Amino acid sequence: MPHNTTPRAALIATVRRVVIKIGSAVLSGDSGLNLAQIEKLSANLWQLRQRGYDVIVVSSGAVAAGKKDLGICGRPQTIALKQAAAAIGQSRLMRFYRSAFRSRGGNVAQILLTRDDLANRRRYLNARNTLMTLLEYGIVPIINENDTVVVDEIRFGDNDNLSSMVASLVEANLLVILSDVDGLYDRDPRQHAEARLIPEVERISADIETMAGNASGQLGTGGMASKLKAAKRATLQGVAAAIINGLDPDNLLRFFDGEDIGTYFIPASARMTAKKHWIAFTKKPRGKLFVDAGAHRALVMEGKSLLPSGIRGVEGTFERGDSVSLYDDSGNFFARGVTNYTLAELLHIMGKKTSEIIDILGYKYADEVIHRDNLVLSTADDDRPLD
Ligand SMILES: Nc1ncnc2c1ncn2[C@@H]1O[C@H](COP(=O)(O)OP(=O)(O)O)[C@@H](O)[C@H]1O
Ligand SMILES: N[C@@H](CCC(=O)OP(=O)(O)O)C(=O)O
Repeated sequence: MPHNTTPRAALIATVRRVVIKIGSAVLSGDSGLNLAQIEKLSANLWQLRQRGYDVIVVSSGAVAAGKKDLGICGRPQTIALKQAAAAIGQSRLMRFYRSAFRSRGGNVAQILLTRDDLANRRRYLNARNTLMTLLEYGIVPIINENDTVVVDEIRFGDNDNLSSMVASLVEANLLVILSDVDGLYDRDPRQHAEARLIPEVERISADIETMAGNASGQLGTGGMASKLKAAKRATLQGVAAAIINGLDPDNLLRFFDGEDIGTYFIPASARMTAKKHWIAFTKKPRGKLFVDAGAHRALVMEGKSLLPSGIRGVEGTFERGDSVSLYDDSGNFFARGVTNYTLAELLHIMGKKTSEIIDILGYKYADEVIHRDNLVLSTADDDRPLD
């Protein structure tokens, strides 16, 4: 363990549970899976497990592993071909992980998820329980999107996104994204030879986001933009994140040994600001807001504020500035926040567009009913911290 006191060294010393996302670009070449690479990565993942970390892997590579059997070089061009390639490749991918772990006395489990699985609270809790049980038994879960069944509405879209949701599902302290690039550069290093690596990011601002552009590599899906989104989602929830180059699998151990490689994203300070802490623990809620699925997703998955259009019902006796509890459309509590509008006002504007507030009330305090800064999400497993 390092004895310096940089933020990353201090964090790594406290990490217990880590989600490690491995991109297709790390696991495969043009002709399919790179078996030597899986072998080396598995050895290092197992070593981290041996050091006492709970290790959860999100691995891409199913499409790359299966496309050869369909006679495809390069990227499969249609969704149907991608799904067929994934159906062939996923079991191959798992076979290689399994034999690499087994040869070292370890074991792995496959978990395939769709976004629906995590949007539905019962399935979310079930997935969580399964993952926790596997970790208890020292087994390394290897997660991928369930590519063969997903349609657009239930896709995570890319595994960067999936890995950030898994990090919050299992309450990890750290999300490590392994890609084919040394970390976040100030511009795309494939296009600009003078691009410079950014070693540490305190806050993922709009300026940082524009560095990522939109393009992905030959093999990957989301590019740097989706990695930044994943890092943002993680750090906002208090989970540290890092992007490092997995083409050299030993980088993983170097990172855990405290070497300053890759880009490190500092988690939002101490999980909660004092204000949010107050909303969560001190201010007594005076009412309840029931929101629809779209609003729930916007608040939980996208870090947005609550607008009137997503509110389906209200209860209680509250004034502007009071704390209210938020419930999803199955009646599950999921957040608490400070409302900009009274109960009487909300009865008029709920379900309506922001642009209609002035017409309905004759005035407007704010576009949002609860601003993001005044909202605290419940933890995944239960409502204890807030209720
Ligand atoms: N600012 C940037 N810094 C680093 N990489 C960038 C940046 N902008 C674009 N990229 C590209 O993003 C690619 C990684 O994303 P992707 O191809 O989706 O990989 P993966 O398979 O690991 O998900 C890199 O190969 C890199 O060329
Ligand atoms: N689920 C897909 C990978 C999707 C994906 O996000 O790929 P990548 O950008 O390489 O992490 C597969 O296993 O091929």
